[in-house]
Amino acid sequence: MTALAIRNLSHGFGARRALTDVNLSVQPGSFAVLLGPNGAGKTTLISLATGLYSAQQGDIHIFGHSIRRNPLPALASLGVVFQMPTLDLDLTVDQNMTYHGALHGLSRREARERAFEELERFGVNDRQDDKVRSLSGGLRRRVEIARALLRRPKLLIVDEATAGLDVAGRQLLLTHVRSLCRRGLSVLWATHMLGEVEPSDQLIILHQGNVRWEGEACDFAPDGALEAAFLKITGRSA
Ligand SMILES: Nc1ncnc2c1ncn2[C@@H]1O[C@H](COP(=O)(O)OP(=O)(O)OP(=O)(O)O)[C@@H](O)[C@H]1O
Repeated sequence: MTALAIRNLSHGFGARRALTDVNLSVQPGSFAVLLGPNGAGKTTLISLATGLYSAQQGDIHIFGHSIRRNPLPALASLGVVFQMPTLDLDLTVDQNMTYHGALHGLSRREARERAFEELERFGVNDRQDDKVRSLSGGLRRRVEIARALLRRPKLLIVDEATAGLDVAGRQLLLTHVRSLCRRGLSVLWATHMLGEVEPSDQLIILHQGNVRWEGEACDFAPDGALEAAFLKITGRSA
């Protein structure tokens, strides 16, 4: 079953069209990059897919459940990391994790066990008792993704999680999340950074609220010249 299916999605803010007749799919276990320049509509699409807004037209299905008609089972399969960091800087990593777990109905013990497991996977379990404020930007983002995985989602949506990170921090985060796909997680990774795309990724190019291209990244730029191919489609650099 398709992890994320978006059909005929349109949305605007007043007279401004943010998305027009968008169709796309994310297959189970795939790492899908939603690539688009600033203002392409990535955050609007993610806001609709996570139920923050209701789409003016079209529908979104997560593992077969419509966000519009069946929001609870649809959202139960979903983990999300928003563009703006949402960790509480004055709480420790552990407190952030267990608080989030409690919000999602996990017992304290269950939340702590899962938190340890996820933080270990992301190489930050030695910082569990530190306040988030003392962590680097890269570590905070890893904690945020680990927190989104606490409720064991089947689909993870990440909106520009690497903003502000250096090259090494970006690569580390991407490597971690790609390794989760190999364990079966489906990921929609929104970015405007061409350097985050790998040839085996599923690539969705969004520009001015339209999907301009969807397929395997290696087919988009068979000669490896991703930037030139992207410029041709969008008329601007990402
Ligand atoms: N709350 C809002 N009110 C009015 N216009 C909005 C609102 N949110 C987004 N827009 C407009 O919708 C369009 C798409 O914006 P969106 O934030 O979804 O793009 P984006 O691809 O996420 O951009 P970025 O990479 O800069 O985050 C833009 O023209 C933006 O100005």
